[in-house]
Amino acid sequence: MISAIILSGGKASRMGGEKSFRKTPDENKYLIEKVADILLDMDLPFVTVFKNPKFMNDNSEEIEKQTYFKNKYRQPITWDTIAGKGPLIGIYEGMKISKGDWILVLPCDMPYISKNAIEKLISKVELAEKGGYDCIVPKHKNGFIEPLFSLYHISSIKKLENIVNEIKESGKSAPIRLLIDSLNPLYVDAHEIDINQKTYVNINTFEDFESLKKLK
Ligand SMILES: Nc1nc2c(ncn2[C@@H]2O[C@H](COP(=O)(O)OP(=O)(O)OP(=O)(O)O)[C@@H](O)[C@H]2O)c(=O)[nH]1
Repeated sequence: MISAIILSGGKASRMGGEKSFRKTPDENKYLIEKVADILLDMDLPFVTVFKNPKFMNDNSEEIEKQTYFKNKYRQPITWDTIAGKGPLIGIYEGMKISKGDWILVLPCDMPYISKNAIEKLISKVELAEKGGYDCIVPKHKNGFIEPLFSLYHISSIKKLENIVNEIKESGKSAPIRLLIDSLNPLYVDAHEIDINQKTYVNINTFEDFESLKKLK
C-alpha cells in the first residue's frame, strides 16, 4: 500500500513567508491544492505536514487556512514539532502517522506534478523491493536528485529518527541528502519518470509564481 505526505512548512523566505496558501494566477486555487488535487484524483491517502501555529505570533489566518484544507480534503494533517529546521522534520512527522509500506513524499511547491509521473515512480516499487532498496529517487543526467518527489519505505523512519534527534540536539537543520545517504536508494532516470520534465518545476520566488500562467 502506498500513501503520501505533502510538505507544507518551511520559511518560504523567497516568497514573503507564504507559499502553500497563495492563490495561483492560472487556476485561482491555493498552490498546495494543485498537489492535493492530484492525490485526490488518484485516490491516494495523504498526510499534510503544516507549519505549527504554536510557533507563530499571529496564527489566526494560518489556522483558518489549515482548517479549510482539512475540511476540504478530509485527510489527516499534522505539524512540525520544531520550526524552520527543514523538510526532514516534516517528513518525520508525516511518516509517524502515515499508513502504508511506501510513502510518497511531495512538496507543496511543485504544481505540475502529474498523475503519470507518480504512476511511473510507483511502478518502480517492485524493482526496489526485489533489490532491497529503501527509497526510490529520480536523478537527472547532471546528477541532481529529486528527494522531495520520491518514495521512501516506511522502515526509513528509523534512520530518519536518528537524524531528527541530531537536529533537535544541535538546533541545526540538516540537508535531505543526509537521509538519502543513510539509506539504500534506487535511483531512477528523472527523464523516464517525466519526459517533459514539468513535474520538477519548483516554485520558489514571486517570479516563478507569476510564471504559472505562462506554463499552463
Ligand atoms: N513541514 C515542513 N516542510 C518544509 C520545511 N522546510 C521546507 N519544507 C517544504 O519543503 C519544500 C521545499 O522547500 P524549500 O523551497 O526548500 O524551502 P522553503 O522554506 O519553502 O523556501 P525558502 O525559505 O525560500 O527556501 C516545500 O514544500 C516546503 O513546504 C519544514 O521545516 N517543515
